Amino acid sequence: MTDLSQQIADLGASLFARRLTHGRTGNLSARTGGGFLITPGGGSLGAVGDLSLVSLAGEHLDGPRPSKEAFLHAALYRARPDAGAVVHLHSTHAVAVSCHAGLDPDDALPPLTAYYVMRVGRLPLLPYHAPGDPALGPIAERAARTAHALLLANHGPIVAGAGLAAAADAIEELEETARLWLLLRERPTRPLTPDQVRSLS
Ligand SMILES: O=C(O)[C@@H](O)C(=O)COP(=O)(O)O
Ligand SMILES: [Zn+2]
Repeated sequence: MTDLSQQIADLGASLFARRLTHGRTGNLSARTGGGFLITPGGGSLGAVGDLSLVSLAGEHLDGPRPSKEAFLHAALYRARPDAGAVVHLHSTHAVAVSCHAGLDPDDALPPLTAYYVMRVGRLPLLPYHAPGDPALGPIAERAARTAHALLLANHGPIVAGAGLAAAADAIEELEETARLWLLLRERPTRPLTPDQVRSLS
């Protein structure tokens, strides 16, 4: 295994062990040369073996059959030339938020804490598409030009980062903030003000 493959396998094992995704859900990728290495379709992030190589155009170049979401990862890499990794999970609280009625599609969660603003920022909600539906590709690519974290309606989060650690940090912060938001649903809540948010960027 190369260093990068080992890092993807280690991150998958860590996320799975902490139940940030379950069963055979979720997929991870990291940019390499003109494309990216991605977890294969139908596997568990708890036991990542050989990886698939996919081009930025979304073509399968080498290795096992890639994740059905490889086209989405490709869309995020194209939209964000600074992105070195992409993580998609079915983390419970973020998925719960993604099923809520009445979310703001431009920014699904309020800025509850400074850490959330710094790690996640704006969170566009993308309309529901079945997993693997390539029609979501152009929508995700457009949204990812101005936000590195996206919430797929009735599905879950997908986040790009400078590298695997940054993408994992951001998606974990998103999961914890989703949990806080659900905990606070019935209570009067005071998110950060626009000035407080601005002072963090
Ligand atoms: O929700 C789904 O089916 C996919 O988005 C997913 O999480 C796992 O699919 P593969 O990466 O193709 O295993
Ligand atoms: Zn999924």
